[in-house]
Amino acid sequence: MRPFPRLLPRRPRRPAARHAAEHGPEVEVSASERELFGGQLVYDTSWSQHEGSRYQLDLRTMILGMPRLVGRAVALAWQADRRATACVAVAEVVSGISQALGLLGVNWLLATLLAGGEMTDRLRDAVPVAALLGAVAALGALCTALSTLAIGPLEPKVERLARERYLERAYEVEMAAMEDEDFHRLLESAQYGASSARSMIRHAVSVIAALLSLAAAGAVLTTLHWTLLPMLLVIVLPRALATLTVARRRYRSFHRWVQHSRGAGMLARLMTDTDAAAEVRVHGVGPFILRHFRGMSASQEAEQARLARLAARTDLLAAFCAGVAALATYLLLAGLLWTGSMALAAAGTAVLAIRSGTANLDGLIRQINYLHEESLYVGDLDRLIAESEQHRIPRGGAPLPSPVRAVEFDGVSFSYPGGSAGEPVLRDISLTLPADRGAVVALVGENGSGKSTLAKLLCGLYLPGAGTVRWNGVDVRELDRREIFGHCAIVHQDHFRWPMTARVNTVISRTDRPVDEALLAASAAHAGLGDLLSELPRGWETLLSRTFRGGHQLSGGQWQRLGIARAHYRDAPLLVVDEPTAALDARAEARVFAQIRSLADRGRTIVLITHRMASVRHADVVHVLHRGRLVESGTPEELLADEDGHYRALHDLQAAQFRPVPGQSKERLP
Ligand SMILES: Nc1ncnc2c1ncn2[C@@H]1O[C@H](COP(=O)(O)OP(=O)(O)OP(=O)(O)O)[C@@H](O)[C@H]1O
Repeated sequence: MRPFPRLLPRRPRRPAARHAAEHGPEVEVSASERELFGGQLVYDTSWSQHEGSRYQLDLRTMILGMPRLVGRAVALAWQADRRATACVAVAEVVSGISQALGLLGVNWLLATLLAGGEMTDRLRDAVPVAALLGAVAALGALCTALSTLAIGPLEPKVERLARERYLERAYEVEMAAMEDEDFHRLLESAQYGASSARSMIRHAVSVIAALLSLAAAGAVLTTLHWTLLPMLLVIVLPRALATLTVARRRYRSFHRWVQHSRGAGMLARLMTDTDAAAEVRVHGVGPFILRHFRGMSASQEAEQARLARLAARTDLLAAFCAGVAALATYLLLAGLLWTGSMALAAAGTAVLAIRSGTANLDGLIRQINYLHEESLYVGDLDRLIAESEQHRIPRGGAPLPSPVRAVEFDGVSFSYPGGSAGEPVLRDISLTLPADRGAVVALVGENGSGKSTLAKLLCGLYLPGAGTVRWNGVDVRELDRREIFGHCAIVHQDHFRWPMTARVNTVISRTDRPVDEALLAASAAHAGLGDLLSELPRGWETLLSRTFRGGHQLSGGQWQRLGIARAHYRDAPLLVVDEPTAALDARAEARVFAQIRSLADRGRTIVLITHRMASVRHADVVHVLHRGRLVESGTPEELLADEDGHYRALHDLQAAQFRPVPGQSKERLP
């Protein structure tokens, strides 16, 4: 038979439009993004990699993955506190059983009340049943309270243990690992593992409780009539699917819009940024940013409205399906009553069981999804702990020779992990640092020539890629690195500013022994802190951070003095001073160099890294680095004598800056 001719053309399907309605429009780069950022912002943060994955699961993955997720949470809790974990487990199981018993008790009660005979007799018979029901309810409540009581301290304990493991790994790994991009990303993302471990406990307990209540309802329904269990599943399924559909839609939307909404968030933060505050006002940047913020927010509001419309539609459809399934169940119950296969009391209990079994369904699915997301961060923490083993600074090793006479670099080359495609920063360096007679050893050279890197190798922060560093002839790889650290002190130009008191900022370099007040006073005098301490509102006890109330902020130069005091307080035989005076005024600078000299005269070895050639003249020996190579070594006088040398060239360039500019006379100045 010929097909009936089509009179009307087939209505064109609009896959693009339907796709857009379901999945949302493709996120276009908005005019604001193009104008402000040159295109769409793509954040490159490790912490965000699992964000939103809670919406990702489908029904199959969720059901199959649930035992593993719950098991992981239980294992975390077990490691933290076995008693509390056992207590929660028993309390939750007993609470689930009491729910099932409660439903059976209701059945019994209804059966007693609906039985034939005098009402007074029936009421009298019901009293012990009601009492039993009350006891079961009390047991359930008691178990819930017990579970709450045990979870309270268990959650923070799990978090603390996970965080401690994280922090230990963070400070026990090699500096090179901290520089390694992949490892550092893992370190960043694993930091959320501890709070996620805590959240997993909470979510797992909710999942277990909801599952037990579903199981209790299922078990009771099965005892009432076997057909009721599949009916419960038929009621549950549409709501479960709807919740997952809405969640997955959010997941897709989140991944499309996350960059856009972060961009808007960044604009909002810029408006309140202290550093930007002056320009926001004087240059009138406020209205400009606000306009773009409004534009970027409007498109997100439209996206939220679209998601809400779809969620309402899906929920309505699910409610309709669940309603039809419930109606079918009630018809089935009516049929069972009609045929006498079920007593009226059992039917009443079935209605109650269905209601209690489905009550926590949305919550159950949400909690499983949260468990899934949190488990990804805990997985990062597990991975970090495993990987950090390979990067751990080795424990033990040969003790540091005493006294240390010399540290020798022999053909040392070094590249930073991942830095400039592995280009060596130091190449074939051979030099010897005297360490037993007090000396100032200066390292000079242009920016990036490798001076600071060499100093870090000296302190054992990095190991050479090729060649060896030897302490009294013993390879640094064989030595106990913690002893090498203990032998060194470092003053950086940008030493760390601890958001603590001035006292802690000084004594923090030697926390392995009680505070030595005499040494603290000597360190303050050495760094010229006297005036500063008398100006600080609470002297040594002044909190040095503006983040906290009563905190005080120091100037760059004042911080630098504090850094010098800190290094002095460490009281180590080898002192590395890396651009110690960059933020100091001329008087303070001269003082610091005189102090450095006096320390050397008293037997310390000072490795001085500086661009101030005038200060280098205090050194006993100078090593000149150029593009990672050691190009000259000698006393300042010897090096100055070489007219074609690097040292001489650097020296002359700086000296020229102090000569009067030709043609510029003092008379021209006002
Ligand atoms: N953590 C790092 N990761 C990758 N490369 C680095 C790192 N630190 C320094 N570098 C690179 O190593 C080279 C030497 O740097 P280093 O800081 O040792 O030089 P420097 O002589 O002390 O410089 P400056 O006088 O500017 O302080 C530079 O090219 C620098 O970019």
